[in-house]
Amino acid sequence: MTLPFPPAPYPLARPRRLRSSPWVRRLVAETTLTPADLIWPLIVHDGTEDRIPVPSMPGVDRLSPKAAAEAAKEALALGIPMIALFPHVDASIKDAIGTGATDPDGLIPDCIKAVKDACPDIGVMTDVALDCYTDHGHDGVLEGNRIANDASLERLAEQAFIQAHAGADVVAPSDMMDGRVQAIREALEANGFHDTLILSYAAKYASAFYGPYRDAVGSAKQLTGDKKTYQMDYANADEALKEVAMDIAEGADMVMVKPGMPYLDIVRAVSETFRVPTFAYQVSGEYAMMQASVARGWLDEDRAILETLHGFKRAGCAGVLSYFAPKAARLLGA
Ligand SMILES: NCc1[nH]cc(CCC(=O)O)c1CC(=O)O
Ligand SMILES: [Mg+2]
Repeated sequence: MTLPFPPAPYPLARPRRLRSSPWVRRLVAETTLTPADLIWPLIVHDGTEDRIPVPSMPGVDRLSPKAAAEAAKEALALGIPMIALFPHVDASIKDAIGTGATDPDGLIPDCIKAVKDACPDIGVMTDVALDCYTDHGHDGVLEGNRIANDASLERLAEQAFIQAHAGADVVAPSDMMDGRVQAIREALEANGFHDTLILSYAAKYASAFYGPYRDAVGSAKQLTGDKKTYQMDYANADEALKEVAMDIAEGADMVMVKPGMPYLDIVRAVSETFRVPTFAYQVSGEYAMMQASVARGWLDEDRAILETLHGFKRAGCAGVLSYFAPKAARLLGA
């Protein structure tokens, strides 16, 4: 920030005046956090149990479609506008091309329908990527040892179409193949889904912080190698702007930066440069890291949740995906 004039010197300026009581702090707060800023990611599964705890994400369970519908009702009551669905499917249905991702009667279509039946007024977002359905754990299809970009696009576009057809409001490609937003937009337009929103994981970095999620969706066991040939290098910031520009040009309505807390500089740059709704994902590893400290009594959970989520708003986010969403909404007085 460049100041239009130099600040008055002490004692003319005493910044503490504006902090001297709760009412004045509230009055001059530059940003706000409300339940409307939150997207709640739900891990869903195709097993028989309603809920199965995820060990590396204390407080997060894998949910049956029925339990996901209950969670959606809870979200609506808390003022959370949208949930995001992520699948854990049985290993027996995983194969090289992620056939399960395009099954119109698969887990995610089932969940979308269960949620929409129970709760028509909540936004439903779905993840477009093959990793939860492939026996190698990658987001695209392989040609030899390489993740084949263009062959993956067809699979991803079909997956997005299946999701939109089942009732998804927002499809969110998290795969980082080049050109996937365009491929998805074309497939949606060609099939009459003119109003389906695309929230692109435009600047998604290859990150250690996805570890607990890969446990949660059961892709950790599968994954061979790493995702560095498609997810971004954390050394790069300019490249994020190029990725975002391309995705907007290809038809993304909203963009995302992921992970969250270590990437607030990227959020700031993206939101300032493009002025489109920009989201960030406070991912599983960030959640796990905070919960581990809370469990040891090293962090005050409520304060840490609100402070970290508020940081995303300050950085320029329109909203945040967080596993803390329902807890945060309650803390915000919903
Ligand atoms: N396309 C997969 C996907 N979608 C969301 C997450 C991570 C979410 C989290 O860590 O909470 C990932 C992980 C990955 O790329 O391996
Ligand atoms: Mg891209």
